This record gives sequence, C-alpha cells and structure tokens, in this order.
Amino acid sequence: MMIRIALQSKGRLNEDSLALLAEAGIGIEPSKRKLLSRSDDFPIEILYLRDDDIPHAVERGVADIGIVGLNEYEERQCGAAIVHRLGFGKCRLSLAIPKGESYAGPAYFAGKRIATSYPVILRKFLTEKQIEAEIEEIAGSVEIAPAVGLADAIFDIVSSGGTLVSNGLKEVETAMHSEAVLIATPGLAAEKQALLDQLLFRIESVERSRGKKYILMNIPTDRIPEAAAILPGVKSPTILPLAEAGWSSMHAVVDERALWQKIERLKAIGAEDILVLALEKMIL
Ligand SMILES: Nc1ncnc2c1ncn2[C@@H]1O[C@H](COP(=O)(O)OP(=O)(O)OP(=O)(O)O)[C@@H](O)[C@H]1O
Ligand SMILES: O=P(O)(O)OC[C@H]1O[C@H](OP(=O)(O)OP(=O)(O)O)[C@H](O)[C@@H]1O
Ligand SMILES: [Mg+2]
Repeated sequence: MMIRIALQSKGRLNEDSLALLAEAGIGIEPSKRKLLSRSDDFPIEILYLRDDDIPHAVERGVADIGIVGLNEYEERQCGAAIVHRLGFGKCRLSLAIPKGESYAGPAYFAGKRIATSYPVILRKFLTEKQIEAEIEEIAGSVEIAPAVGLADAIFDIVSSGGTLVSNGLKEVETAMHSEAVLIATPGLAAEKQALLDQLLFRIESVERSRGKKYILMNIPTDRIPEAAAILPGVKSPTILPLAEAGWSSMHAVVDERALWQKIERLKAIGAEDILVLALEKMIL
C-alpha cells in the first residue's frame, strides 16, 4: 500500500513542499526525479503537476493528497478536503488600480474591466459587494493589463507588493488571504488514511519545534525551584546531578522569542555554562 501526493512541479510552492517532506523524513533524490517518483523512506509516490491541475487530480483520486495554494483550491471550487494549513506560500488576492486614480471604495469598480486569472474568486467578491463589473480572464502577466489598455484594474496575487509598484499600480481591496494547504481525496481507503495520519503526525512534530530551542545549563541545586519557574519545560524541566556536590544540570525546551530574557533571569540566580541547541522535532 502506498499513498500518492501531488506537488507543484516548478514554481513558488515546489521547494517549500519538498523541504517539508524532507523534514518529515521523506527524501526524494533529485537525480532520480521523474514526473512520478517514489521515496525510499516512506510508502509515498510524488506526482509533479502544474498547480492548476492539483485540486482536480486530488478530487478525483488521481493523487490521494496534494499541496496547493488555498487561492488555487478556492478558484477550482473542488471537492477535495483541506486537511492542514501549512503556513508557507503566504500571499493575498487583491484588487489594484493605476496609482494616480482616486479611490473611495468598492463602488469604484462598477462598470470597470478587471483583468485576472482568478475569475471565480473575483466574481464571488464582486457579488458580495453588489458590484457589476466586467471580468477579463488572462493566464498571466496580469499586472501589465491596465498599462496596455486591456483592463482598468487587476485582481491578482500580492505578496511584497513589489510587482504592483513596478507596474504603477496600488492595492485597494483584499479579497482573500492564502497559504499552502494539504488537501486529500474525500473518503480515502483506511490504509491510505493511516499513511496520511502518519504523515500529518510528522508534519505536526516539525511544526511544533519551529521557534523553539533546547537549553541546558549548570545551576546550584538549591536554586532549582526558581529556575524551574523560569523554564517550565514541556512537562517539567529535566534535572540531572553533577559530579560536583551542590550543582545540577537542568534541560528544557524554550520559546525562541523569550530566550534572551530567560537567560538573563537564569544567570541572575546563578546559572552557568548555558548551552542553547537547535530543536528539530518535538514528538509528544
Ligand atoms: N509572490 C508570492 N509570494 C508567496 N506566495 C506566492 C506568490 N506568488 C504565488 N504564490 C503562491 O504560490 C502558488 C504558485 O505560484 P506560481 O507563481 O508558482 O504559480 P504558477 O505560475 O501558476 O505555476 P504553475 O506552472 O504550476 O501553473 C500560488 O497559487 C500562490 O498560492
Ligand atoms: O507582491 P510580489 O511580492 O511582487 O508578488 C506578486 C507576484 O508574484 C507572483 O508572480 P511570480 O513572481 O511567481 O511569477 P509568475 O507570474 O510567473 O507566476 C504573482 O503572480 C505576482 O505577480
Ligand atoms: Mg498555475
């Protein structure tokens, strides 16, 4: 039994999708890469597709699971189920107009022509705002449409906003926020569902360790209660006796954002020889 995952073959999501699988212990040798590749580490096959084709492939069970942008998933209105948000490929779908135009609200778009590769999501947004506009569907280079007279405005992916600025446009409305999502064929067979659950368990262990560090230090044994209050750990901190009487070694997992502030408090109560290590996975 094997599970098949559809990934974007090239483009924005390809690298991060492969990196996530690698962190979950699923390696694909680049030299052995074909449009359908097997992993040696896990019963999984990788099917490389254009991102546009992934929602439908997963809906029909051509692939059991897939990684795709939420924007693409929504646009295809597909019946695959979202099983996990992955936190990369973050962007938004926005309306933008030439920067010299004055803008007072969505009524601006009434009777205008809007170029986009996302007609379904745009139509839904316009209907909600009760605006009638003309949608000009184009496959790419959307941001150039106003300058060449193809449209009055655009609706497209924005991340840093750099593409809009370099095309003389300004963002005026955001219709949705997107990120990569893991999707699955509804009603997977039990053995495939079990493999998906194993994969999700691994992904969650990787995610849990993000932004966390492993800290160890030597501390006078009589200061352990104070140190434990600073470093509560996952269950509680690990304490080991040192060969030198009156001293202990204390280990704990700490949130990176609080790291320096905690180190200062620990030093103040006598902690010495503090080591901070990277944390790869947290399996609870
Ligand atoms: N600038 C960006 N920043 C972050 N995420 C982005 C950005 N642009 C696109 N994305 C996300 O990555 C997905 C894939 O984008 P990409 O530009 O690679 O698509 P594409 O050109 O349609 O690729 P394909 O050749 O597979 O059809 C988008 O659907 C979106 O979810
Ligand atoms: O706000 P920004 O950070 O400038 O990003 C937005 C741009 O990124 C994407 O295109 P991409 O660069 O992936 O090229 P593509 O049009 O070939 O997909 C998207 O289609 C926008 O054009
Ligand atoms: Mg595409």
